[in-house]
Amino acid sequence: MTKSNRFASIRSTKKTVITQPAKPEPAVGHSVEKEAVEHSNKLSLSQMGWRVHFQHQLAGLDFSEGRVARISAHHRGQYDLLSELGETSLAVKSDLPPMTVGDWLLLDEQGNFLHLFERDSLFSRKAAGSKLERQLIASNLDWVFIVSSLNHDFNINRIERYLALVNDAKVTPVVVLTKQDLCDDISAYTEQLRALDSNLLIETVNGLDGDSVQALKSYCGNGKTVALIGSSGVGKSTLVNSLLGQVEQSTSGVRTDDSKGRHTTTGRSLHLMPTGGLLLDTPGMRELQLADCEDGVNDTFSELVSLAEQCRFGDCQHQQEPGCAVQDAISSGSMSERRLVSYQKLLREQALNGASIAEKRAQGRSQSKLYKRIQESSRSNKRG
Ligand SMILES: Nc1nc2c(ncn2[C@@H]2O[C@H](COP(=O)(O)OP(=O)(O)OP(=O)(O)O)[C@@H](O)[C@H]2O)c(=O)[nH]1
Ligand SMILES: [Zn+2]
Repeated sequence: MTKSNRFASIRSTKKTVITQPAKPEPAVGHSVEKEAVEHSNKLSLSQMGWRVHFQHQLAGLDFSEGRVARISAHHRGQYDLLSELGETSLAVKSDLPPMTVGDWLLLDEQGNFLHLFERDSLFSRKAAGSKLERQLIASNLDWVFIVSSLNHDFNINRIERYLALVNDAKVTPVVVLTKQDLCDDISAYTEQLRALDSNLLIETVNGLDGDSVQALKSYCGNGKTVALIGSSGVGKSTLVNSLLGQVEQSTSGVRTDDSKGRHTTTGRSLHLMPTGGLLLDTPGMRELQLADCEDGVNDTFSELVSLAEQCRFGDCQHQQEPGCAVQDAISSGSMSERRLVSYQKLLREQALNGASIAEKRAQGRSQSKLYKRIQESSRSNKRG
């Protein structure tokens, strides 16, 4: 294949037609489901979220042929992939780099792995159990909806924590306030958010009302990848259902709905919304904890960080030190004390969570030394 026609399939401008019903279909019979699988599983690259960032990387790659694919689910032994040719899969093997839902890959003509594209955003967390490495959660997102409800559950400190996480992953956060139908004074909440950052994107919705959720439409357009985070009971599942429509428009065309009225799919994590965007919903995203994300905390408190640069002492703790620009701002009322307390708490918390990986290693080492000492002393006891 010559250089000029390499990646011909990738550069093809031919639009693959996707049969996406304007209105969600009612109950899904077997034959309808089969038809949907045959027709709706081919998306164009832009519908899958491909963008210039990846196209630039592609131009610099030294492979003579190949096609790109995006990971739509990660099972124990296999990745599910979306490509212009439809759905495929790739077996998880030890010689593959660590990969996650949202990643873009280059495959050869036989579907073998060739290359992992550099991500433009990534969520990861400390791996659970005894594993010491980081677990990848999701990548290449356009927006993350930080979901919070407009009632007593609203907690500005918790929202700051989520902002730190999202900023650390290099994704643009949108605070989505649910249960607007139950709230008489929405501005009391939005003002608190505006005080954090006057440019913060804030939307209010009634998650139960599909029309109200249209307020989020502009974030969910063609090829935009969106995920949700937020604590329990704030209305994430309700919002997911409203965003996907009454009957889920899954990328595979496989539609299932469990008895609780929640949309479940056969382990798939990327779901096509009627608006053309992709909703990335995994348990991992929902369980995210603040860990090891100093950059994200600093981004979230950028006004405080720039003030701190003006403190007289480089290691100022912003307590009673003379010449502390942060304390000056608090005294003059231009910054709240709550903000400083929250900043220091989040920095400590993320450091603690991040350090526990190193601590676990140290614990492991000292434990094996202890066992060794016990073995040696029992041997010498036997001998002696
Ligand atoms: N009135 C009103 N109720 C809502 C709204 N959004 C969600 N609810 C209700 O709030 C409750 C919790 O909503 P869920 O969608 O299950 O919340 P969740 O965030 O997914 O909760 P977890 O599954 O525990 O993480 C349910 O009873 C919903 O019907 C809303 O905008 N308005
Ligand atoms: Zn200071």
